[in-house]
Parts: sequence; C-alpha cells; structure tokens
Amino acid sequence: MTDHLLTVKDLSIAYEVPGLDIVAVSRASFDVPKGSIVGLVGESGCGKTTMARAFTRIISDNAKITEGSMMFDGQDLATLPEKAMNALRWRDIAFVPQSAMNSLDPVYRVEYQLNEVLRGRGGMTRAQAKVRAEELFEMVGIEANRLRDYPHQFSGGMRQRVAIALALALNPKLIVADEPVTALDVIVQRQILDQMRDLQRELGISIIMVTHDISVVAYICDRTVVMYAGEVVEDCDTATLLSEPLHPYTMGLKNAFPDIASAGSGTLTPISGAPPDLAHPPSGCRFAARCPFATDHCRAVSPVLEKHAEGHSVACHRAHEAAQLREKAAQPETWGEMA
Ligand SMILES: Nc1ncnc2c1ncn2[C@@H]1O[C@H](COP(=O)(O)OP(=O)(O)OP(=O)(O)O)[C@@H](O)[C@H]1O
Repeated sequence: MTDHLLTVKDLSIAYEVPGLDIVAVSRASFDVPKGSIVGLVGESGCGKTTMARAFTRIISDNAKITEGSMMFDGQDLATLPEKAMNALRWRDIAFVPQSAMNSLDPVYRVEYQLNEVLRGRGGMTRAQAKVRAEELFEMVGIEANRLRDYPHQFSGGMRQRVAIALALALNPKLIVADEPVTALDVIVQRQILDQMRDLQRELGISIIMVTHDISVVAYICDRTVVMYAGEVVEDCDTATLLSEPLHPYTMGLKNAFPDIASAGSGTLTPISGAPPDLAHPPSGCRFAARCPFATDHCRAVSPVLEKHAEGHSVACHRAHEAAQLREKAAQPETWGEMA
C-alpha cells in the first residue's frame, strides 16, 4: 500500500455571503502519496484555490470548512487548533502563490524576506540564515549576490524561483503551489517546472500543483485530481488519465490545451460555456449542461466518485462506456455541436 502524506476525505468548504452559502468545495476526496507531485486541475472557479489554501488554512474569514478531514502526517488539518496549524506553516507545509509579487513584499530586499522565515520561523542565527539563504538561491539557480536585490529587480520567472526558494527554506514535507507558472511564457514555464521536478526528486518532498492547464499536469504531475464545480470528478495517475480519461470533462480539457512539451501544435477545441454558479449548482451531474454525452439520467442524478480501477476513480454515469466516448470526444464537431 502506498504511503500517503495527505489524505483528503469528504472535504467541504463554504463561503458565507449575506443570504447564502457558496459551497466552493463539495465532499472532495483524494490522496497525496509521499514524494509525489499531485495536480489539482480544473477551470477557473472550480474551487482549486479554495482547497489549496485550506491545506495551510489561510482561507478568507468568511470561508468555513463545513465537513470532512485532511489528514497530514497523523494530524487533521481541518480541526487542528490555530497554534498547532501555525507551527506547521513553512516548516511542514509551504505555499507558493500564483504571482510571487503576492508573497514578496516590494519594499524589502529578498534577503530580508528569507531571513523572516529562516530566523523568525526557523530560529536560525544570522550566520546560519546567511548560509542557508545562499544555499537556497543556488538550489533555484540564482546567483547569491542577488540576495540583496529587491523583488522588482527580478524578472517574473526569477521572482517565482525566489518564491520557490522561500517555500523550501525550512525543508517542508509538502509544497502547495497555486498556478506557479501561469503568468509566465511557455519557455520559462518549462524551466521552472523542470526545476521543481528536480528539487522534488532530490529532496523527496511532495507537491500539490494547482493549475487550470492540463498541459502543466501532463508535464510534471505523477497523479492528477480533476475538479469541476467544486467536486472531484476524476483522480488517477497522470499517464493513465491522459491516455484513458474516463470523465468527459477530462476528455474536453485534453482537447482544450496545447502540449507544453511540443510548444503547441494541433487544433484546440474549447469546451463551450462556463462552470455553473456555485451559489446555485444544478441538480444531477454538474457538468451535464456542457457534456456532449449527457442523458436525462445525468441531468437528474448526481454521480458519486467511485473506484473504476485500482488507483482510478471517476464520477460519471457513463464511465463504463468511456472507450467509445473517447473516440467521439476526440472529434472537434462533438464539442462544436454543444455551442
Ligand atoms: N472570499 C470569497 N467569498 C465568496 N465566494 C468566494 C470567495 N473566494 C472564492 N469564492 C467563490 O468560490 C468559488 C471557487 O473559487 P476558487 O477561487 O477556489 O476557484 P478556482 O478554481 O481556484 O478558480 P481561480 O483559478 O479563478 O482562482 C467561486 O465560485 C468563487 O466565486
């Protein structure tokens, strides 16, 4: 049996806004095996960021974990008292935000910001912190003499490397990276993903990679969890997910993104429409309105996430017909007819 660093079970997170609850994450379940990169993929508004932030419990004041658990190294992150949770941040779980400008304060030199973590959180002496800061910069491929620069003196890609160095500062077991390469061009994306992969292998850490781009998960993730409208709809090792997707949404995402490795050739077919408003989710399968294969049963009854094969779960009533559906999904007109 695989050793899991994180086990998410039936996790629900709701935002309380006047007059209603927006359930951004609905009964999500998946595992993060030790020493692996797990992708959380889905379109904007599917609840990925909400879930990723829940792992460090840096969520908005109006967000509440309403049910479920997140077992991390024997502790439930959903119910851990704030003091214990705070002790885990940076040391055990570190967060890399979408834009490093959000984690780096423009008025301080990056060395100062690394020191905050190394000395403030890690209890290092000034001399230890200096050695570690230089080591971290070397790990992410930046010259140590740039430690005294301000964030604006770095390019976007370099700033993301600084954010990765910051996340690695205290040797965490898990890094949660929220769209860490989205704002960058494809070549820089690839360089940063390569580096994250190298560091992950070298250090034996686990990474949760949040992305809307299935080509990013194809490039770097060992396993992939596909989210749609707050729900996990498919969970599998990435190679199988891409070669034999079971959920029509995964099939659609595959058609909609260029391949990061080949720098984009072939036709792209978007999934028309948008995910439903989570304040008023539809009954039945939440993807049905955009799914070319939806039946009346799909529109009426919500499918549950079920094991289809060892290590491969899916929430789709038609998963047993996936081989035929894949053939149809590969034809652009299948999706065009939905428009
Ligand atoms: N502070 C908030 N108050 C109320 N609703 C929120 C808040 N933050 C997010 N939401 C809602 O929760 C849902 C999920 O948002 P979330 O940001 O987690 O999705 P996402 O998949 O990460 O999308 P993105 O990539 O755009 O961040 C959306 O419907 C969003 O409008």
